[in-house]
Amino acid sequence: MANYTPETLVAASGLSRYYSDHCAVDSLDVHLHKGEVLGLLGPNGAGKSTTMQMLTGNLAPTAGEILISGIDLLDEPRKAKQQIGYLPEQPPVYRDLTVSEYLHFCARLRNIPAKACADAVKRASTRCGLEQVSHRLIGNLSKGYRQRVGIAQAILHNPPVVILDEPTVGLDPIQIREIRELIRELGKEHGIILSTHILPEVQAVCDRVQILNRGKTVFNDTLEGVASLEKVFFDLIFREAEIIGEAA
Ligand SMILES: Nc1ncnc2c1ncn2[C@@H]1O[C@H](COP(=O)(O)OP(=O)(O)OP(=O)(O)O)[C@@H](O)[C@H]1O
Repeated sequence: MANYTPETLVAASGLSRYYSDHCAVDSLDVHLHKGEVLGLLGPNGAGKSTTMQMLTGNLAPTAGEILISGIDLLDEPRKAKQQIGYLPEQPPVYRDLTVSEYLHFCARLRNIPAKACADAVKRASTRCGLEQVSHRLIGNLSKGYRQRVGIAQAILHNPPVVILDEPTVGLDPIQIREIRELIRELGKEHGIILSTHILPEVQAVCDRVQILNRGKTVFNDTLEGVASLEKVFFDLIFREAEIIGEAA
């Protein structure tokens, strides 16, 4: 497979997804390497969420192959999913549990042995800055802290791959800065894919950006040497819109 090395954490090739006859994702390749934060960027409807759901094993691709740490996600979904931590766009948190209760619950769902749960919860809580709120009800936390809880549940089992769908949506500027710092910190130990449509977010936290439009990759490169991601983005998206307009 192209670009595959022992350092490759995610190797998805030829990924497609149709919703009846609408092609949401079209023959997409996605690669993630150790120590890398990859931003999946694109306008609304570009296919980011569909791609994330396929990469996390929550949505079956119509076609394509996905290897997570070399394990085929479609052939061995349980084993491959152990390699992934996922924060969906709506964090799957229970408002009536305390942070500690919820993370213990998630640790058991992740099949972390009972004896190891307390350590796993403590480690994830510390990494996400949740020690001070561990006995508070999730429903009483700020949205920024709820997002931290969502990220903590994603890294409880210390997966090599962490996938974050729109991790800063709805946060205030201070919370946004804090969550971005947390993502950068996590990026040192895990490979991270985050989807967003916020250009400064990509420049703030990502090593590489893959821009999608209409389900296809239109740009895939490191951010080194990209003077203005905004210019790259708008040139690509508008040029394609013009081409489609001319053809119509
Ligand atoms: N369950 C579904 N049924 C039918 N069409 C869908 C479904 N989910 C997504 N789509 C369509 O597939 C395309 C890609 O959607 P997707 O949500 O993956 O894009 P996105 O880049 O995540 O957009 P956004 O930034 O708005 O979340 C869109 O045209 C969308 O309308």
